[in-house]
Amino acid sequence: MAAAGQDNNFRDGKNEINGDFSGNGANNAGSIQDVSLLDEENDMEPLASPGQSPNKGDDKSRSRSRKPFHYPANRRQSEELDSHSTLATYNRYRYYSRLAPPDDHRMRIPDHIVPASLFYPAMFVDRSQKQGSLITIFSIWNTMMGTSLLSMPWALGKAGFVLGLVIMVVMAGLTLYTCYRVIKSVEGVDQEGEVLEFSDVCRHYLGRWGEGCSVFFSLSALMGAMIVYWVLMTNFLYNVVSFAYENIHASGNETSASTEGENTHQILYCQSLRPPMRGVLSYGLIINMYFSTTVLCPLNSSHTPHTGNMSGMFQVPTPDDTFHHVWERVKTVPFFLIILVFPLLNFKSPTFFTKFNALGTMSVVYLLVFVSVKAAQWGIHLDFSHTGKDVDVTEASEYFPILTGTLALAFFIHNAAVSICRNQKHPENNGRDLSIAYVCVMVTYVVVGAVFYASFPKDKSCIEDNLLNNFSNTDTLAFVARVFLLFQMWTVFPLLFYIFRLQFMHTLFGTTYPSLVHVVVLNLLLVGVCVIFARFLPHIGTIIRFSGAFCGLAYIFTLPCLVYLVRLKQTGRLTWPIAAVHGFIILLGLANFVGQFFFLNKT
Ligand SMILES: N[C@@H](Cc1ccc(O)cc1)C(=O)O
Repeated sequence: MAAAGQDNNFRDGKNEINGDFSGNGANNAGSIQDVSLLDEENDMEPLASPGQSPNKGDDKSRSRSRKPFHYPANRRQSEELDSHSTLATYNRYRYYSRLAPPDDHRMRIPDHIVPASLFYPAMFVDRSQKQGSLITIFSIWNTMMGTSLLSMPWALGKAGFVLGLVIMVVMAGLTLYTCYRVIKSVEGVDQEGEVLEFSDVCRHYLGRWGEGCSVFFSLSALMGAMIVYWVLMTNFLYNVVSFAYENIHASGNETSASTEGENTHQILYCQSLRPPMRGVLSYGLIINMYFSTTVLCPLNSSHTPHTGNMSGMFQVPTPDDTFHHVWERVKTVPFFLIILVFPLLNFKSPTFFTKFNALGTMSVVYLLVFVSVKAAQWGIHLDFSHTGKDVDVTEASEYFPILTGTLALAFFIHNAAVSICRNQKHPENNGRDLSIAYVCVMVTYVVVGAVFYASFPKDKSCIEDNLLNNFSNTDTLAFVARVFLLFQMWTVFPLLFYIFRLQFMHTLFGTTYPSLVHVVVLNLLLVGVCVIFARFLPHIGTIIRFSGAFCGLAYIFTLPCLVYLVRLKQTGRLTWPIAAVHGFIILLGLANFVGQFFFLNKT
């Protein structure tokens, strides 16, 4: 699931770079899950594969004429030349070429993407490599599902159960509408066979500042995603290693589990028994832990918001306890993570990691199963009558901007939508397919958010901004989720850095790999920011809602509406009601952003 992605496209006459989130076929961008996308075109490097002679023209014509194999010169020509398959293949070629290190002349379309039917049943993908509606819908769903999934029950709870559900539907509708505007906006710009991104559209209608804005906010979304990833990876790494340590430690002491929470008494009780009773009861305890229904309420324990310390999950360090001093959730683990991640960030091309894209879908499915199993174990705990018979429900709360901020990121796909829909077999269905995908995403969020919230058996305010924090490490399902997500995020992280580097370096230096030193310095800076957050503000809910509201203000609410209004004005079709409605949408985005600051201490 996600991370934020990018679509950016800078051109300065000679150079061109695209961050292309292709939802096509095997690729999906963004999510907690996965990032694919990325395309880079470096004018210094020919796209031609071996055997093709590079264009020998001057620099200017070279940048335009440096087209790979059969790329058509203009749109009309492209139609004449069996345009569908040509352009589709070109898009794929270009996309993968950009994943190559700038000096890798041997880059060619990897085998695994050529026959798309290897990945998708033939009925979904036609011979011209265009994607059917099912693939488009799935790609949008898969790309959009991100880390915000883990925060959904928490965010829903902040708004109140009833109001929260209403807001989820309204935000889905609103973001769907503006995303639709993004896709439609490309149609108004005809650039002779160019592969356009929304940033190009912004430049076309709003000028350089429009393009700059879209690039900046796209990069910001990416930065936010990287921070969330670091916080989550820290969390998972801490829990997994601690669990391993506690288990080894505990088995040395003839206990079979951590000395934590409700299990502590049972473990001590088991230890006090003589065999064979001890064996029988210990076995029962292990079974109990596998199907644990134990729920943590970190807020009610010694949890302190500023450290994000889930001390209820493990032993509190004693003065001679070296492990717990060295291995601390927020004080040391964010730094240990550098050892695990940093070496992977400096590769020229991280294409290898795109092979793990499928893990993204699996992680969403696993979380859905996880929440369903827990809900089935817990049953429904909702007391609307406030009589104290069951767990009290808040129907509506003034903290609802926390949910709207979170949803702004959750429904954020606007910087990838154009790429995903580009290869639609029937572009006229884009609106319908986008709507279906948004409904699917909304249903997924509602299932995770509402089901988890409704079944949560303790005080609803205990729900954590990372729902896995409500489970101890002795909970097998939660443990598996942590290990799985840790690995999956670890494979996505280098891709996020890569996209950021492409766009950032190209903007500053005109090349995407100025030198190893440049790359290492940029990576150090980015990792530094991530570590600072993981150390001092390790709350994914806060990071998600702020980055969602900030980037959403530009990318969801403002730019699509502005572009639309300018387009209507240019064609003489702008009316006051249309201007008022779209102006109102922009105001909503502004209110959403400002609203985040009213609840700074709400984690
Ligand atoms: N929507 C994703 C984040 C994301 C942002 C932009 C994208 O293009 C893709 C994914 C989330 O919920 O975390």
